[in-house]
Amino acid sequence: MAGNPCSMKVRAKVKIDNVKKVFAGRNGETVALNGVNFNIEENEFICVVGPSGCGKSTLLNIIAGLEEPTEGKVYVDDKEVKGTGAERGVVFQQYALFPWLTVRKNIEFGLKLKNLRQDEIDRITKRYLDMVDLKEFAESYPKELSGGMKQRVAIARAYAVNPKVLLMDEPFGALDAQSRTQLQSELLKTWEEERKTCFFITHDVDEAIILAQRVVIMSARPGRVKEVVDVDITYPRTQETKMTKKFLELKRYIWGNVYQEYLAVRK
Ligand SMILES: Nc1ncnc2c1ncn2[C@@H]1O[C@H](COP(=O)(O)OP(=O)(O)OP(=O)(O)O)[C@@H](O)[C@H]1O
Repeated sequence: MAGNPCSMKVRAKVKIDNVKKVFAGRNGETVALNGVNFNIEENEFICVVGPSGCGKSTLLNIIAGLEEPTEGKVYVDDKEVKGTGAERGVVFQQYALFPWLTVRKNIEFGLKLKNLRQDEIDRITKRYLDMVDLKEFAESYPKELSGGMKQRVAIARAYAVNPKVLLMDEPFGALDAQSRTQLQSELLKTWEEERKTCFFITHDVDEAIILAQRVVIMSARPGRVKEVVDVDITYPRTQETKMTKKFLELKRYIWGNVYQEYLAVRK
């Protein structure tokens, strides 16, 4: 499964160097991650799959700077990650919108923190409202939106501040199948246009293959990288891509691999 013509190996944007994470809890220590090593190339879309509890969110939180590694380091553009930073945008499964702000104001929020001029803020906000097809809901409040629409606002908000790296923790995990498929298509289209460096966690192998240039399979806890699979399917990709022979071969391979880890957890 090597030799991917899609992954333009420019340079490592994110370096994960021998990361270990141990949590101290009431029932003793939990080694969530141990010896995690890999690079995310600039402009690359990486999806991470693995059994529940293998440390996917912990790894994302460490890259985001929300958690510190017990051992090892993470670098973005060769600079060690120490805490959160505007160059890393995060989208979580729960929408995390400000309920008291309209859709427009939610998207504007991060732009205002950057002290941009109002006409610049208006231009960027319009662009990302268009991108997620929510122009008509610009003055609505989050409680007036469906789950899928809220997640589109969260994605627009993350994109608007133009982070170098977008970290997404099961962003479509709480959505129904139809909204999920629609958002995958929107995210694909956006990535094909802007090629932002993306690190995307999912439980859904189909979702991982349709989006990613490389799929990282993590082993059962303590999580480490079990295998990195190149998805040698050219872009643009559509939902029809999921019916192709190549896609189904990859799905069988990755799913079988993840299932072995799932069985290891249950032993
Ligand atoms: N703050 C914490 N304190 C103690 N243990 C934690 C903490 N955060 C995570 N863990 C433990 O670390 C391990 C990895 O958790 P993590 O949430 O990263 O896994 P995951 O692969 O994202 O799981 P899932 O797919 O179910 O979301 C789990 O055993 C979890 O209980």
